[in-house]
Amino acid sequence: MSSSANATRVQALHQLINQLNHQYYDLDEPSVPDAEYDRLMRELISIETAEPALRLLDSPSQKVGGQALKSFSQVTHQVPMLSLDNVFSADEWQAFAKRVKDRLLSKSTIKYCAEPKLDGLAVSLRYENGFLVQAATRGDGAVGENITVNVRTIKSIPLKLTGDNYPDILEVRGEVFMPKASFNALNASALKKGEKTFANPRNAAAGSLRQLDSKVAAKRNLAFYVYGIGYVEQASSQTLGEQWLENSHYQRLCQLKLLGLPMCPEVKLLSDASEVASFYQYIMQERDNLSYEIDGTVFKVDDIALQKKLGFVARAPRWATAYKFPAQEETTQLLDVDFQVGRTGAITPVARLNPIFVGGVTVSNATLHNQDEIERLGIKINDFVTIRRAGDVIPQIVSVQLQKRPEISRDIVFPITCPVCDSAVVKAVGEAVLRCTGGLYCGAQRKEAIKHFSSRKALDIDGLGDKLVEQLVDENLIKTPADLFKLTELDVSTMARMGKKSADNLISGLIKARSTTLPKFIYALGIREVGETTAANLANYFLNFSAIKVANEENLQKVPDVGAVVAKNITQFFQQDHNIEVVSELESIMSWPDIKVKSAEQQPLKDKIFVLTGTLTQMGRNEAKAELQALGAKVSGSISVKTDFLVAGEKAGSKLTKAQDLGVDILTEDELVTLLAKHK
Ligand SMILES: NC(=O)c1ccc[n+]([C@@H]2O[C@H](COP(=O)([O-])OP(=O)(O)OC[C@H]3O[C@@H](n4cnc5c(N)ncnc54)[C@H](O)[C@@H]3O)[C@@H](O)[C@H]2O)c1
Ligand SMILES: [Zn+2]
Repeated sequence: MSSSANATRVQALHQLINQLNHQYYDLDEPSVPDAEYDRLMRELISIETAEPALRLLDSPSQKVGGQALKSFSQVTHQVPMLSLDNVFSADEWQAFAKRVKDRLLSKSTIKYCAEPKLDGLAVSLRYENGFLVQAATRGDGAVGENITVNVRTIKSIPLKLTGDNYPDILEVRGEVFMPKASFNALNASALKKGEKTFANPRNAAAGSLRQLDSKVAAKRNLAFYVYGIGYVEQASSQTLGEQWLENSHYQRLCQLKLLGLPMCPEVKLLSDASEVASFYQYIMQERDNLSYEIDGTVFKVDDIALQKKLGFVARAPRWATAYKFPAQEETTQLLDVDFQVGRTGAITPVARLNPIFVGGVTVSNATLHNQDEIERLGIKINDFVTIRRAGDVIPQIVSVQLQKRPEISRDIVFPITCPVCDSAVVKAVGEAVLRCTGGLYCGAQRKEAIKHFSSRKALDIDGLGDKLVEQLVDENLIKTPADLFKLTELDVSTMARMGKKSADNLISGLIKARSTTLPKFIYALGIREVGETTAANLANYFLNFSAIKVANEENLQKVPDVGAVVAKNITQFFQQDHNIEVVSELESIMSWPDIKVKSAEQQPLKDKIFVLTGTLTQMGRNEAKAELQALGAKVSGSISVKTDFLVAGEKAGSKLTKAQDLGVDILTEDELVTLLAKHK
């Protein structure tokens, strides 16, 4: 680049980085991932290094980011609070360690204090005569915000130091952070209330500490680890204050720990720079197990005398560096959205992303879950998004970078028919997901539909287990439940791993399954939310299958147990052309007797009102209800003077007392079983 091009770029970078700093430090709402910010900062530094004349005094590379918000009173730090330089690779670490040695003209080994890089925000705590008198944020390094009231609510920060061996004035520095569990709980509750969520624990901690209402801060469960000393003073002389301190950074932290200031348990003293790599690896491996978020490690020259020799540059000490982990968040573009149909017919939007290396792998897809999630994110095709992949967790789209929205962005349109089988797609009341209604035919739902069809409570096909269903579908021998009955001995015997005996078994099982009952057949179709009881109720009400197929929602709702949702599921199922095809094939192959209208003597409990209470142990409540209804009884939910019988199972409560008060006849479960058996 020519010098003038460099100058233009530097100007653009200043503007961009300042804008990002404002969003990150002042608003606690970053708009791009850290990795992107870090790249911009590195680009700026590399131009400034190549052409020092372009390194202006007000360059973001020369400043500590952030500024004190006017809503808090300001604190001028007695000793500035600096940032840290950072390295991202073993080579960069080696270069840092070499610079330190060269500067110190040292031939011997150099001890390093190794610490996790806590992902929170820096605070300075001032103790006078052992009492916490002031707490401040870093701000721009020189002036921070007075957040004493909020810091006092953090349980792990002592309001009074332990013991009496401390200087008159002690200013310590450390990180306030939000443990992962608190962060997850906070975001979950915000999501539930439809409030804004925090991008990460760092922003959540910063946002909580800068609450104007300390009651809110108190609820946020923040924590603190101390990582350094800012200033000490003894009334008589300043040197005495310094004398109190050990000459090792690590020992100083231990000193502070004795005073009751929490120290991160992972901090370790390394005897030489060569131990850095294994500490870094160890912490990276432990990262997911730690209760708090970290984004790397920090290495500090341990000897305070050496630290003093090395000194500072504009925004960071020369004696320490952060050695950061590879990014878990990155920016990429949403190229398109595909719709996948799950095995139960749920339709999931899947983001097709411009492939991006994040969290150690290349990611090109991410689930968008459902329509609600798409609305929450406000995402459009061609948008730039922040994608996160942490640990083994599947990649997530965290947010849309609205300021980068291209003109060609377009809305995500959900399909109105299933992308696999073309059947209608519906969204049930109270559900976030869309579903395909072609249950019997849909290629995506095929295996589940056939497994259900042949399961024990449905047609109970001997010799046909789940594994075999999968094999039959995989080998393309069947596509729908009706195809099962077209299997020949030859088809089956040519299948891999299929012995003659199993083949015979299956064929005879299929022959047997052709005759069934109406309730079992209805249940076997696998209509959403039509379980065994509902299937039996439908059969008893409509008496034959043809009537059920054409029933409208209104009539369906007359059936016990069938509400609006189930009625809709049933009509939608029977409206799909593909389902109709499969069903009529099944009707031509299979047979079952119609249910006979029961004559008066077959309905011996006609118009008797039953109430069931307590736990029944010999049959389910729904089963008891269906059997009673088959005999003409009505089953009600509450006791009244009109109730004829109360069936009291185990642990029957208030209904039993009420029935006794009203003089209602009471049956035990055994008596009910006997009654039902008598009329079968
Ligand atoms: N996404 C964005 O838009 C955006 C904007 C600004 C900054 N950032 C992020 O913030 C970084 C710069 O922020 P910064 O100046 O606060 O520096 P930093 O977070 O990279 O490092 C300095 C800070 O580390 C913290 N720290 C954690 N553990 C520590 C330990 N053991 N010892 C000492 N300090 C420890 C302290 O708070 C200290 O102030 C960037 O690299 C970027 O990742 C992102
Ligand atoms: Zn489908």
